[in-house]
Amino acid sequence: MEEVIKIEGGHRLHGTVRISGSKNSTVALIPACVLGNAPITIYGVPNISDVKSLMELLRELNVYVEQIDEETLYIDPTKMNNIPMVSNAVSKLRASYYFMGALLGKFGHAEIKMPGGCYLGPRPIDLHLKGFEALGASITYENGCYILHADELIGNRIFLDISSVGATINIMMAAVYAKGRTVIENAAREPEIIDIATLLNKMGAKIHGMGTSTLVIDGVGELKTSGCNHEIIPDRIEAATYIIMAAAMADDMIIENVIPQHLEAILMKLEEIGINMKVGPDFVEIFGRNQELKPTEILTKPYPGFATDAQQPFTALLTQAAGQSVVTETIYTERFKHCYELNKMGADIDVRTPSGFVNGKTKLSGTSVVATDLRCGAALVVAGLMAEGITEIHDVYHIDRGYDNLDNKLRSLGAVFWREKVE
Ligand SMILES: CC(=O)N[C@H]1[C@@H](OP(=O)(O)OP(=O)(O)OC[C@H]2O[C@@H](n3ccc(=O)[nH]c3=O)[C@H](O)[C@@H]2O)O[C@H](CO)[C@@H](O)[C@@H]1O
Ligand SMILES: C=C(OP(=O)(O)O)C(=O)O
Repeated sequence: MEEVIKIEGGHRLHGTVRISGSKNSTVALIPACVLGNAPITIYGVPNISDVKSLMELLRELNVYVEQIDEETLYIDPTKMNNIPMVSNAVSKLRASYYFMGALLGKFGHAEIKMPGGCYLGPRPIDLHLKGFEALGASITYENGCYILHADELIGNRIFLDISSVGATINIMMAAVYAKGRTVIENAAREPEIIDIATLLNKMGAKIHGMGTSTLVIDGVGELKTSGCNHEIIPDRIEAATYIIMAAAMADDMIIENVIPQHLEAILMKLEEIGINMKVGPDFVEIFGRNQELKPTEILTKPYPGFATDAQQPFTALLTQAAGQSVVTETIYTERFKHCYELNKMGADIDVRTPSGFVNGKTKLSGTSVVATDLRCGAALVVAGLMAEGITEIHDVYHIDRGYDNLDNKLRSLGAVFWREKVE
């Protein structure tokens, strides 16, 4: 039996939705907690399967982890063991690779198998490995497992060929204890990186320049032995998804607990296609539209550009714009599987990698579709809300990796949304 999501489309949305803590921050903050030797309390933890997988991994390392309440995790690494990380949980998510940087930094040794995460085309980790090598680590790959070792890590100047989020965070974690100064040039500038560096600094690390493309880490001999607390930033991709849903189906809807500055590229695109909105200090209110949506061009870029993770749900909305929109992927040139699923629902999207040509406006009809990856799932939920009839979404475990409490949030907004077991 498989659990599927079912959506009866055509119901208008209204009300207020509260955005949860950022998935991409949380999944790096949790591994970051093991770098020190003091307990850490993290607030605003989203209830998503990636967090469950990371809790499983922490327990395998004998790190004490307790869920204090729905959104709060207490993590105490004082009794942790550095054992090879080869369990199934490693391949359930992308972010398990952050244990490479954390364990190498703390113990000078890490053994871990290849991470999982959404397949969006090839996702190499060569830049992470080159960064570790530049700090003095030796790396071998045996029986599907990376073995990283360093008797001593020494700070170095590292230039990232691509401003990779994962490589920036991983190298930053490994460099926390490295002797001397590490400088990461062409570092990624995503808000989640600032969030991780902020926690690491509370723990006693010396990191400067976060949010810029030059990240400086001055190695410290030890981190603080007193614990600390950290509140995770709101999830800008979850926020973008609900804002897009509102643009698609709401006459008036408030998306709260957001940092609007993190959403600028997306909000400006929505305004450009004809969505009316009010942006407050920590909320976005969408008033729908009083005219046909206009087509547009989207080019995904590293932050502060248009986020690739928001591209897929935005593409679903563009099926309703009158005319041809062009969506070009510069991060993951193969991130277009959602287009084939949307076409099953009646969309007309011609994929010619690295672009999707979205010919609108098309009527969408509910049918059986597959969430081939997390944000494909988000795109199908957006489409399902707009479609006539019932949409049945398969492989929903992808969606559950990244959307906290999706069912209740959507139902409280007026969506007709449920799960069912099917053969
Ligand atoms: C857990 C997490 O935070 N995931 C996010 C993170 O993924 P992730 O950190 O994996 O993405 P990266 O920023 O590293 O990837 C950016 C690009 O660099 C390439 N690359 C990356 C590393 C490397 O060693 N070699 C290499 O070639 C990738 O294939 C991709 O084309 O950023 C992506 C881009 O914003 C988002 O889609 C993901 O949601
Ligand atoms: C691609 C994503 O996540 P991950 O890197 O965890 O696979 C995503 O959040 O859209």
